[in-house]
Amino acid sequence: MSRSFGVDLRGIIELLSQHLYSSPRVYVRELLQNATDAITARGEGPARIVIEPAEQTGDGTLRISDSGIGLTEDEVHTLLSTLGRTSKRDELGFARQDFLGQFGVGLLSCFLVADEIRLVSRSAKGGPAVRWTAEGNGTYEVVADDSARAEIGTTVTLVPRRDAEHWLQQDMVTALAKEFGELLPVEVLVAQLRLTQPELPWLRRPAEPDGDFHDRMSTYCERTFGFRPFEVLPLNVPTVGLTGAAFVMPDAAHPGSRQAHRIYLKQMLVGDSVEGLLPDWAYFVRCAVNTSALRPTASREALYQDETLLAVRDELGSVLKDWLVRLGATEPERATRLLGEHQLGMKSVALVDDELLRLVEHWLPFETTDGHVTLRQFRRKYASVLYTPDVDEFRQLAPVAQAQGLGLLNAGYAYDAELMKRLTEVDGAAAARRVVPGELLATMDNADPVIEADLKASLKLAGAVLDRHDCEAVPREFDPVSLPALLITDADRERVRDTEQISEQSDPLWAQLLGQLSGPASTASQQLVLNTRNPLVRRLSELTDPALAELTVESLYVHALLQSRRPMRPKDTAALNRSFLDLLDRAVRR
Ligand SMILES: Nc1ncnc2c1ncn2[C@@H]1O[C@H](COP(=O)(O)OP(=O)(O)OP(=O)(O)O)[C@@H](O)[C@H]1O
Repeated sequence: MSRSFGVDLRGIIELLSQHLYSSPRVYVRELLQNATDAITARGEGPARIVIEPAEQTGDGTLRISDSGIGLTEDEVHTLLSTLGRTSKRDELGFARQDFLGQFGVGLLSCFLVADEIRLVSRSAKGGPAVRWTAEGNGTYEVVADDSARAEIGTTVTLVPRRDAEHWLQQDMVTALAKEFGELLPVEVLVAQLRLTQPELPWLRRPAEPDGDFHDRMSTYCERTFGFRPFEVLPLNVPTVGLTGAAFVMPDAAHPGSRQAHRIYLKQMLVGDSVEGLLPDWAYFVRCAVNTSALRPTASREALYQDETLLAVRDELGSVLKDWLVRLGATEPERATRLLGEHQLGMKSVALVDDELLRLVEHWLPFETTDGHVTLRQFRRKYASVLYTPDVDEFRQLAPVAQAQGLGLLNAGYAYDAELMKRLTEVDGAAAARRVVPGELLATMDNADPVIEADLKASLKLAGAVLDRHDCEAVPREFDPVSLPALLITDADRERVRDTEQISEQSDPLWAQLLGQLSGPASTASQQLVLNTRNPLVRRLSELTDPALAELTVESLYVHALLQSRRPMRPKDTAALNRSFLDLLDRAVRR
């Protein structure tokens, strides 16, 4: 024999109060929702809900009356007295489009604040008026009483629990009814005061000028979210009956911060910190929307993550993206200001969100040898992005790279180097490549053999000065002429890596060139590339005085080291002092 589950009402109420709803405050929403649904179901007559808080009733109870369809005695038995039973679902189990309720448990939330719920109703379908009284212990009574109520509709009375009296008082009820029900399409009165407003705040009024609309929206945003928006974007997705506005935050928000959107379902507030309406990358935007087709979770405090929500999220994401791209094109100054605030966050999210990666590529400026340009512009010019992951290295290499016609990007700021790696994961290994300093050597011309020979002679004259710094000299001709020497560190290790990397990624000629550079003869960890076009270096090649040659070579080394902005070791500082003071001494002696 099959049997039905028994239900312990007290256990269910505890479950609801402690686990389904986040606070007893939702009882006002559930009552408003039932009353609104009843008015919708009736479809005629006055659309009005009257709430009398404890101060009005005078006996500590709260009364809420509606002009809705009402309930017959039979309906009271089947709908009100059976948990999970609802009049708002069709046989397929889907919530009927027009109603707010769908689970058949909402009325129970009244037990969070009440010991007893009394309902008096007269149905539009006819029959006598009916009284239903339910206790928190799980018992109820139904009595047909035609004198209980003359008009069609329903009145619910809540008798407060001990210590829950304040939930039924005027200030509290007014605040809650306004918060949840302000935009409902019916008239809601609390203590005779009308709380509902006739229009959705983000809809443009007839013939309202742009400026007025924008001001009104900014004020709304400030009141609702606590900031004056950088931009207000109207939202409209007719397929899910969604209207609303997106507000772009003017100041940096943390990318990990929770999205907090204000969402209304059929004009009833779901919550003011609902997540999931926008893609993760849009963490710096807050929305206020009303929709008729998204589904709430049973607690009605969040949105159900279904395919409709995903589609809406995509659609709203593209609205924002289009705006971002438009802003970059039409108002670059404003775009830069916005970026200044949000670019760190955008970059961090772009590492895990390919859509945002494209946006970042499209219009975030990067420091490059071509000035501040977007990655897209840079990639258009140089098929592969050559970058350095270190700001100092960029400063050192940029003038040389620029003079050789090599495009170099500074990926030394937060997230930039990781973004370059992500780019190679998404677009293939050739999309971006870390520059190896030796690569620049390969782009430089060999020195004039005569000058090179003279220079080598002077270097010999200078003795072991470069050996002391574990450095070897490499004469080359390169631009800019004003730069006498370039220091390339860790040459040995770099060279081996250079050769491997470049033979994998570049044309064979370069690989061959680098192969020559990394010959077995060089063992020093640094290379001082001397620019034989530079007048000082040329003069060095003419020196005959060993002391002066030594001083000049050491000074060139120290200057190149300073240029490279690498940390100075004690022996470097000693060399700096020595060469500076010796030069001074010579200058003064003359
Ligand atoms: N004021 C009212 N007027 C007419 N019928 C009502 C009223 N309040 C409740 N009912 C009836 O009682 C049923 C159960 O209400 P309850 O609030 O528990 O669930 P629901 O509104 O159907 O769904 P949800 O749990 O999503 O709120 C409703 O489906 C409705 O038929």
